Amino acid sequence: MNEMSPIDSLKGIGEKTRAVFERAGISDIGDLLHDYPRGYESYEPIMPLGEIYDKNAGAFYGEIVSPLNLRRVRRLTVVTGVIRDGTGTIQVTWFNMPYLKSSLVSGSRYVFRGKIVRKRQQMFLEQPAVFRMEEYEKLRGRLQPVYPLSEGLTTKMLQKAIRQALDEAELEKEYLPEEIRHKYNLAEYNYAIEEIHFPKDDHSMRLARHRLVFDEFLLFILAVRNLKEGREKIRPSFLLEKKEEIPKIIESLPFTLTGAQQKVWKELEADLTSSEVTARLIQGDVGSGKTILAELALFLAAENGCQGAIMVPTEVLARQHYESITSLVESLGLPYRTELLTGSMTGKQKRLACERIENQEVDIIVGTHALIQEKVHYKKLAVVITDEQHRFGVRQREALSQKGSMPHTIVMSATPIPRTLAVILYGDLDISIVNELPANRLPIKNCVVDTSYREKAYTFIKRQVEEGRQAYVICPMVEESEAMEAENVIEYSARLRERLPAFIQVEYLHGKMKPKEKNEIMERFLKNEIQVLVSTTVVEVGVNVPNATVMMIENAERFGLAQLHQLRGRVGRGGFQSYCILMYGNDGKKTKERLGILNRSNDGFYIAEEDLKLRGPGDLFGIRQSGILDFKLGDIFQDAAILKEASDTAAFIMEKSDKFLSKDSPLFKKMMKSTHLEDGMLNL
Ligand SMILES: Nc1ncnc2c1ncn2[C@@H]1O[C@H](COP(=O)(O)OP(=O)(O)OP(=O)(O)O)[C@@H](O)[C@H]1O
Repeated sequence: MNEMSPIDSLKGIGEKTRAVFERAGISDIGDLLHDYPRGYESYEPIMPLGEIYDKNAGAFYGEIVSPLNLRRVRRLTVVTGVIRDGTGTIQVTWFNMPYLKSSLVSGSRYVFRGKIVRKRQQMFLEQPAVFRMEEYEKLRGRLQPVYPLSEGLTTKMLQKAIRQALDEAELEKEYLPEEIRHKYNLAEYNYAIEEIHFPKDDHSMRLARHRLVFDEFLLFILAVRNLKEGREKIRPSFLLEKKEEIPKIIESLPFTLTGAQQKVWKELEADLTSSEVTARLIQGDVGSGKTILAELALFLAAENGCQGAIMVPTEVLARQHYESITSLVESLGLPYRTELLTGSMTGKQKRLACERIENQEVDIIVGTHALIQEKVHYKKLAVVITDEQHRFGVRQREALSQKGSMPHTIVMSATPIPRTLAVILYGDLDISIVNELPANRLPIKNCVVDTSYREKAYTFIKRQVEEGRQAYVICPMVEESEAMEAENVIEYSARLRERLPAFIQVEYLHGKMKPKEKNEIMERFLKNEIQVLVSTTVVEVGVNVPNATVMMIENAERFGLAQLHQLRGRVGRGGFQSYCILMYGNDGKKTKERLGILNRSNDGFYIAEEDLKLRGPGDLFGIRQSGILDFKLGDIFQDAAILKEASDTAAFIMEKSDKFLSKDSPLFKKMMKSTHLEDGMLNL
């Protein structure tokens, strides 16, 4: 077994579990080992139950007094029981873990570890973890990894699988040259992988993290520099010419391009019509109008008799872009033929779409991952645009690039990175920044409030709807362990429907719905057949419904600031005054301070920087940070010092590339393969 072996080479992973892992993006051992913990816990000594009452949390060794009860409450299963030790007795509740009823034996003793909740004068132990004594003893004294939750995949399952993989799989060999490891005091690769998952102590965890963050940055920078060098010598497969039609299209758009849009289009047009392959990153804050730039690039390809494709991360976005392009093409009377290709289309629809693409009966293709399935054979694919780069893996982007042999590539990103950091990351890679919002925009009005404001918020939403507007309400995802706390999307929308007058159509959207259902809901929302959309964060990226003016976010404290900024970016996209209501469920000082940043500013760059200041460098509230650019561990702000080291190292390596980057060197191979970088722009 090695890092390339499929995940089911591990014992105990059958077809069903494999599917669960795959849904979380883990299909081989390498993916598994690079699925780093989001933080660590240390297990405290066992205490008498009596003491835990005072501390509100902890671990004790208790006996299950009588057989456990199992019942259903709406969509939840609830197991309850009573546990005691010599010092006290307590009621216990588990949600959605029905199997405990048969696996825990009444009269036996276990270690229970959890929090005490007080409800109606009574104390409960809610959702405690259960261990056998020997098991708990083993866990004590070491940091225990906690993994990001994804549906059906628990920390325990991941720990077990990773332990087995570390014990049995042959890990990758060290690929960093010795002299570089020494210069920056970097731990060895194998050590780092072991210690990031199961650290001996805090110190070794930090060493491991340093090494892995360094690798993420170095491989990324090397890949970008290497490709940038390579690409200057490459001619595009299809030479595009400037076309008179394009300025005419710009003239007849329903709006005037902002100065920033005009500037970026000039840069893009010059790129696309040059004799070198374009590799350009277009950055712009939420709602700055990047889409029209992508559309113009696609039109230019079409005018030149070539194909252009845009690939986006979700079905909803694919449809939205497709409709935006098609209606623009129709309203301007342009001759371009457009095609949609997504996973949820029927086999027949897909086959027909592929045939049209292959026969060059279409010019502009919009789609999801379906665009890179083997069955698609492009004809004269000259321009490839990927939207929201961070949602795509390197492999996927490479695959799309290869389809058109050497198309121009444009990547669009709404992730705000200050210029100085962008230069370190991308070197002199071409970056365009759309740093201006359309003139018709009014700044979003924000408020940060507690839940006592909820009724007022509903009344406010009602008034907005009466004025013809629409609203989003975001509830956090229901997580297994927090079933009672989290607002459930379905129940929430049922309650909201009762609360609001009947003429207001309330619907919901969540990640578990089928793409077709999601599309339907989004389309109805776009047509204003739905006025209030209750949703999880699936609406986060790129959704564009300019008539929506209210974004109400429940449990705002649970989201990262960057994510909240993205969510808020769903409103304020048209000429109407828009509002963002950030409602928090716990009113810690930190919460208010964090949300206050959003309250003060609508500027993504400012928010990213303030967020960092507030967190402070040593603040490991998770070892995986804000997820900017989706480096798995690295955070370009927090780890700016490592980023600098990696950047210097990359320059050193490039200078001596004959020595370090020959085609058969381990570092070169690793760089080419560094698919664990969710963000890579490797196809640029
Ligand atoms: N110059 C402009 N003047 C007025 N409206 C514009 C202009 N450019 C774009 N728009 C409109 O602004 C809205 C947002 O644009 P777009 O969807 O391109 O944003 P974006 O940059 O992709 O943002 P996000 O990253 O949030 O998806 C759209 O409805 C678009 O039609």
